[in-house]
Amino acid sequence: MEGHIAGSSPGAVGIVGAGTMGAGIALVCARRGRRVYLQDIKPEVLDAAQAYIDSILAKDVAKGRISEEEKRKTYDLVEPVQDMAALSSCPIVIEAVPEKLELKRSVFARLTELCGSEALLLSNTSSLSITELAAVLPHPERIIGFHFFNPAPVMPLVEVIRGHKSGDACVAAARRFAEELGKVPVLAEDSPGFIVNRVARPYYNEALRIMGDRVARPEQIDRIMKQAGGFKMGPFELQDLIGLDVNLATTESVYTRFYHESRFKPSRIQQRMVQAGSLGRKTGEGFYPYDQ
Ligand SMILES: NC(=O)c1ccc[n+]([C@@H]2O[C@H](COP(=O)([O-])OP(=O)(O)OC[C@H]3O[C@@H](n4cnc5c(N)ncnc54)[C@H](O)[C@@H]3O)[C@@H](O)[C@H]2O)c1
Repeated sequence: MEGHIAGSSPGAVGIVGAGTMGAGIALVCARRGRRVYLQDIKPEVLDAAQAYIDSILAKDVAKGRISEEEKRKTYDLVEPVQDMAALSSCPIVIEAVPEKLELKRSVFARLTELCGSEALLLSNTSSLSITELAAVLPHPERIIGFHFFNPAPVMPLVEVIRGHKSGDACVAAARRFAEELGKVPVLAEDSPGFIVNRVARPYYNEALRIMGDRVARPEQIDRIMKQAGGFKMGPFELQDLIGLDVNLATTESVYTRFYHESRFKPSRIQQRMVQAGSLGRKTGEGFYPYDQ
């Protein structure tokens, strides 16, 4: 293990899923000089991820933080790929596909076949159990939760989650990798929603109930939370940023894993909006309209 971990041998990083989180994580890794293989099954998502990375780096140039040359070098470090086989040589792979246990398990099953037996396999899951994810796979000791926050290039925290069979050396390697990326790792035990998403559930759910009870409108609630509560973003702006589908999947997962405790019960308003395809910024409409 030690011979392959970040710091001793800065190999390429593989990322599975190039959506909101995968694209941001790819940029984080490239900014630290890592070669990145960014994989997705949808070519249009890979195009959008490259456009996103280009736009953020262009802002860095405009603000005088990096030169055009540095921008090009960083941009070129991220190689979009559709075939997961391209990740086979990576000593570290980060999975960022949708929040569905069976989907993530199938990704990890394929990764365990493809990658070397010492590769560190990290999951960006927001709420699923690392223990359950790793249980049916060979080498469960190298599967670790590695939870970035949105937007990944900006938010400093990474929750490092230890599953029941996670190996100590792998957990330590994951922490070091987070530090190498300039992030602040926080070790969390494997429980539904870990730390931050568990704390955050009532923030979204209660706001949705207040809206449903017609006590206040989303824009009023957001304004109050920012102006009086000191939050950077209100609960509705945040749902639009995260994606209502992603947020609902996390709430459903936490609710299920807490044996349907009513305090975590998902909101029908959110469910209806997801069914209607009003997912927030990524679809041009959520609680607020967006230019696309
Ligand atoms: N959005 C957030 O704010 C946020 C924050 C932290 C963690 N997360 C977690 O990160 C993960 C990804 O979330 P996201 O918001 O980036 O989702 P997303 O829907 O934006 O992106 C997921 C991507 O995975 C791709 N994908 C699906 N199946 C695949 C497969 N078999 N192989 C390769 N790619 C595949 C999809 O095409 C899509 O582009 C989820 O587990 C989510 O809970 C999300």
